[in-house]
Amino acid sequence: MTNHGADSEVGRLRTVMLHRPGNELKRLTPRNNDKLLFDGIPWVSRAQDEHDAFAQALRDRDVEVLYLTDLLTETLQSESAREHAIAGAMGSLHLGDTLRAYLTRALHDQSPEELCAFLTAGVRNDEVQGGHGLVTSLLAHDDFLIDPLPNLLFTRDSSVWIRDRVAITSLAMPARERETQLTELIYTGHPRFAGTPKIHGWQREHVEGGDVLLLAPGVIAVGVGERTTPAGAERLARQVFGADLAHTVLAVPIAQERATMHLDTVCTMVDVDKIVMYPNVADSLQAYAVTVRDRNGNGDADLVLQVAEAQPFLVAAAKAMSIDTLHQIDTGLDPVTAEREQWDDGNNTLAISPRVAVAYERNIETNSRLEESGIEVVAISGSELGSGRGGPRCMSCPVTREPLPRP
Ligand SMILES: NC(=[NH2+])NCCC[C@H](N)C(=O)O
Repeated sequence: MTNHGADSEVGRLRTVMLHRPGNELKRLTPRNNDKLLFDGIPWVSRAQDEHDAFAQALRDRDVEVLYLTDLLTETLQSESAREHAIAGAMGSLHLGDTLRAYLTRALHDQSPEELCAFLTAGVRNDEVQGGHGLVTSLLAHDDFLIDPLPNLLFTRDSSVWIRDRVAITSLAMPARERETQLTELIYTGHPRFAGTPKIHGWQREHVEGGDVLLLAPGVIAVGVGERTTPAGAERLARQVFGADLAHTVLAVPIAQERATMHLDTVCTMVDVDKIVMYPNVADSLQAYAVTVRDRNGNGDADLVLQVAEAQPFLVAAAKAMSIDTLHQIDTGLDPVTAEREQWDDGNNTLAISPRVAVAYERNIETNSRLEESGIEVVAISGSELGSGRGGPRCMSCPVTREPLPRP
């Protein structure tokens, strides 16, 4: 078994899981893009070129790139994985028994590659040949029988490695719910991940990976807002404490709105003690430090949690990380530029190692401040990729990072 896992946001990145945008993006129309959580209609081939350049920039720095669809196709070689996958996709209450039975049979006849394509790009009513009863006749021709998953691009959200465990997350928006059935299949069935212990799960309280920041070994910040719920943050805390994956969880309230859907839209780590942060929230961001007061028994539910009073985020974080200061990279931007660059994911960087971070090239001001602070910026273009509102961090799930040297 390969050693996978991560205990920080900045330890040398060795392996990352990406999703190359595919036919699921071709499903977006001006009528469904809001529901599918895109702000525009991307030019798909250009988005693929941009994504290929992103992957290449990582490979050029000796990062192994795994593609979600390759892992899924390999997983679907197994009959039991295929059954699970098909049953998951057939769970929708849109279908009715006649159509469900027909689709189940039809999907069983597909090769792993084809099945992977249907699971990711979905199936539209007019793609089903012949009349299959009342439901297909009454649904509109462009209704989806299996919804497409355009947000698979954002692999950060659908699973998170914490130390040697992988958390299958529970996504809050209906358009993304099914993504975690796929990540669960991969981590359960793919030989590469055999034996990996899992935590959380898509049936549990909402937690999205974009809200989970591994600030330092043992210290995890969890954004609580539009996506991760307070109960989700508590559940995750219990599990990481129960498995000894962390000693402190910082619950960080963020505004419940699209611009700040995840904690990683306002801040990301770029060094062991440096964070790039949206200046318009820097002064107001607060954190509740959660630790274990008592272990009454063996189960996660037996833990008695200690919740400290809210403190400024940077203060609470530095304390939990046992460092003097968590330096906020002073982006020093005027509020309007800051707001524009935050919207375009300027604060959403992916660290390859301490002080080396991938960022969208368009955020000129934020990037120049990063460079002035000694961070090497690996700039990628994201004019099309960005239409889903996600940057380099959202588009990557670190599978293996080298552990940071312990102080
Ligand atoms: N970690 C992140 N910030 N992910 C961005 C996800 C964007 C995606 N369109 C959504 O709304 O869910």
